[in-house]
Amino acid sequence: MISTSLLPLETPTPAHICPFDQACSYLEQAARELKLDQGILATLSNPRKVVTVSIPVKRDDGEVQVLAGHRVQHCDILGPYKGGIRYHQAVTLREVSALAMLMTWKCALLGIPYGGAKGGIAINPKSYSVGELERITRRYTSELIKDIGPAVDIPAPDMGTSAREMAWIMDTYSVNVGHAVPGVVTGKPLSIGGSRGREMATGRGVMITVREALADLGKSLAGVRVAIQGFGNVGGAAALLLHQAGAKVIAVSTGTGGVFAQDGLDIPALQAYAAHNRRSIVGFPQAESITNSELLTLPCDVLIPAALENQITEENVHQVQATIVAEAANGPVTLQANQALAARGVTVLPDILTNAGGVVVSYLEWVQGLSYVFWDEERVNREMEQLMVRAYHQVIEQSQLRQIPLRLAAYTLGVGRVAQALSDRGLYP
Ligand SMILES: NC(=O)C1=CN([C@@H]2O[C@H](COP(=O)(O)OP(=O)(O)OC[C@H]3O[C@@H](n4cnc5c(N)ncnc54)[C@H](OP(=O)(O)O)[C@@H]3O)[C@@H](O)[C@H]2O)C=CC1
Ligand SMILES: O=C(O)CCC(=O)C(=O)O
Repeated sequence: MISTSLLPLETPTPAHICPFDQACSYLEQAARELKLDQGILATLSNPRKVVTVSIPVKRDDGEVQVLAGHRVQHCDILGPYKGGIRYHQAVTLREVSALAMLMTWKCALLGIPYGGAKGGIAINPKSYSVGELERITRRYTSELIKDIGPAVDIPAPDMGTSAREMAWIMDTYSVNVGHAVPGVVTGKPLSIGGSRGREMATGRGVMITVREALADLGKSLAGVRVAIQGFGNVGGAAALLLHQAGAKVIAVSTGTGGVFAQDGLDIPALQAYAAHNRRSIVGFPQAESITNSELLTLPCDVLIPAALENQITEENVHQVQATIVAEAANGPVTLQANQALAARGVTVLPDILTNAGGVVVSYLEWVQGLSYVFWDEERVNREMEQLMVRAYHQVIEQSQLRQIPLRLAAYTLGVGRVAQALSDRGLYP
């Protein structure tokens, strides 16, 4: 664990599952591998800017609540800060800081000209009306008005947010500065300059990464048995695309439980069912009910955690039966679990590679916006696929060259590029 961290330990989270401490540990490993200067390591171990704002919100019943909203800007050496905004009850400053750091390495790994940031508000969005969520989002944006902008920091959706929240941010920002600024966010609706393909992009990137990893093992997606934790933007899109590519998605879960079918679930039917049941999949016909923890230990070829951090831990890692774990979520496998999987020869496709399809299409949205030329979905998907496949092969090459696991390989590429830029900009010898 890094001793130079300036972040407060706001909650008594044990170091082995604190997302920020884990992110720092991976950074340290990469720094050792790259023989990085101690000053560069200390610089990259801390976010450049941490903003916490109070968000007073009048609820529909008249009660006033004050929420804490965070935006953590980790590094802007390669370009504007970039990263999603999360609405989830478990959000903490250290979690947001970890996610911001991951964004820096992810963008560098994918070769897109961004730094890393993340935002979050600790609310369960399901407990708030649409009107309340709009008031929260607009106030959060107003409080951050000087910290965001198309050349400064560009938010996007993450857990609990979507194109709807991005439109509210874009509108609030635009009204504050006096003219329309679509480039202040990505992942926005098509009507205000969003990109085709963004909604499915993260799930598509997951499907592409899994497909490439299987190809390296001499297999294809056809008939492969997949279990997916999380059925939201990422898990839902990955499930559909894998199903369409011929994989058998045998199990899926959400926060309220999961479903399992030995011969594979009918994913379009499951999506229609969830849409009619306030996103719950429990009770889906022709499937057995399973718990979230049962899903993680099912016999399958590919396990895709696509929800929260710290889902595969020291406690359950020995029961994981998949031969590939594809991290669609950010940080779903703890440090210790990661080591245990590696020792058993399980391929872990790291988050900063596997879920990068979202930020890649965010970048393509930004490029389209800057050039005022909008592409069809086929072109967006093609350009995204090229960047994903390139990054995948760079990670494999780096892993073989240095004889290191895929996560460390991905980190050495991402961290190494940022460190090189720091040095080229004259900050370090
Ligand atoms: N959106 C994006 O473009 C990107 C997202 N990611 C990462 O992907 C992950 C998922 O994000 P996203 O799909 O956008 O989020 P969503 O809010 O769209 O969906 C989250 C899903 O996870 C489920 N879930 C929540 N808690 C649990 C739990 N304890 N066990 C099992 N399932 C649970 C939710 O179920 P319920 O509806 O019941 O709450 C829902 O199905 C996050 O780690 C995020 O950081 C990474 C890159 C880009
Ligand atoms: O699309 C983006 O800009 C960021 C997506 C994100 O938050 C992530 O990749 O974790």
